[in-house]
Amino acid sequence: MKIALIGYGKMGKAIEQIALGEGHTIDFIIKSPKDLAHLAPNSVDLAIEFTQPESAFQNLSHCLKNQIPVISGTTGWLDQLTEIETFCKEKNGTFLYASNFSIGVNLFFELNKWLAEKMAQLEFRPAIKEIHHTEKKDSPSGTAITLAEGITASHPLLTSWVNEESTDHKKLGIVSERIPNVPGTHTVSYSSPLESIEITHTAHNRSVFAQGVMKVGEWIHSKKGVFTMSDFINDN
Ligand SMILES: NC(=O)C1=CN([C@@H]2O[C@H](COP(=O)(O)OP(=O)(O)OC[C@H]3O[C@@H](n4cnc5c(N)ncnc54)[C@H](O)[C@@H]3O)[C@@H](O)[C@H]2O)C=CC1
Ligand SMILES: O=C(O)C1=N[C@H](C(=O)O)C[C@H](O)C1
Repeated sequence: MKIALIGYGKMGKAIEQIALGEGHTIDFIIKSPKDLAHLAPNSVDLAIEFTQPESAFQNLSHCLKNQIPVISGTTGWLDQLTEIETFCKEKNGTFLYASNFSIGVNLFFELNKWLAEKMAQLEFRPAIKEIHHTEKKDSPSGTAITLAEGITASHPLLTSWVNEESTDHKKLGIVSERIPNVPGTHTVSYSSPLESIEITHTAHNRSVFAQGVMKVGEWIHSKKGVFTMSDFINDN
């Protein structure tokens, strides 16, 4: 595939390494909004967007306007996701957003929803903790938000989440910790006075996200529509 990388930070570089190793070419590296003009129709087979919350919407709109299939892993811009998905459908384009491209985390999402349903009627209190590197701009992590949505959807009392420890029985607490060089650790726990359960996913290296991105990229680039990681996993 001919690939455009939008964003050339930690993830852009990790994806470049995996993509080149798999025989793809990196035809454009977009480092700022002024470089976007290079991405004209048919310039690449796929654009991969990992930037920052303030930039994702403009980058993705540009790709969709120019009929370039695009996948995004940028977190912290979910308030504009529906608008991008609608725009993709209007343009008959190709788009996938995932808060986390690790296949292990996406299985964790399934397990999380299953466990939340089982726990719904029991006297356990759920909580989420995420740990990331100190350069991370958003908090809580996109992955923690996906986990929280998976729990609140089936819990009879919890209606929303807060980014702190919660003593309010209607609010799910997400605690965020920042420690140098941690690629991403997420824990969902359920506690009662007599027992507790914890499920943790630990990313040992950013390559786990980059490998997921390339698998999804190969699968999606010749399809049309708005897709999710569940679509990818169910089709593979
Ligand atoms: N979905 C997933 O699996 C993963 C998502 N992420 C998310 O990806 C995003 C990027 O993460 P990192 O690469 O670690 O961050 P980073 O800070 O190392 O890199 C971001 C890069 O984007 C560049 N950038 C900012 N605005 C831009 C624009 N308008 N056009 C082009 N480049 C622009 C910055 O200069 C920087 O080089 C974050 O939102 C992070 O949360 C990170 C890892 C995995
Ligand atoms: O910023 C990161 O590094 C990560 N961001 C994603 C998130 O916000 O969940 C995915 C992963 O945890 C790494």
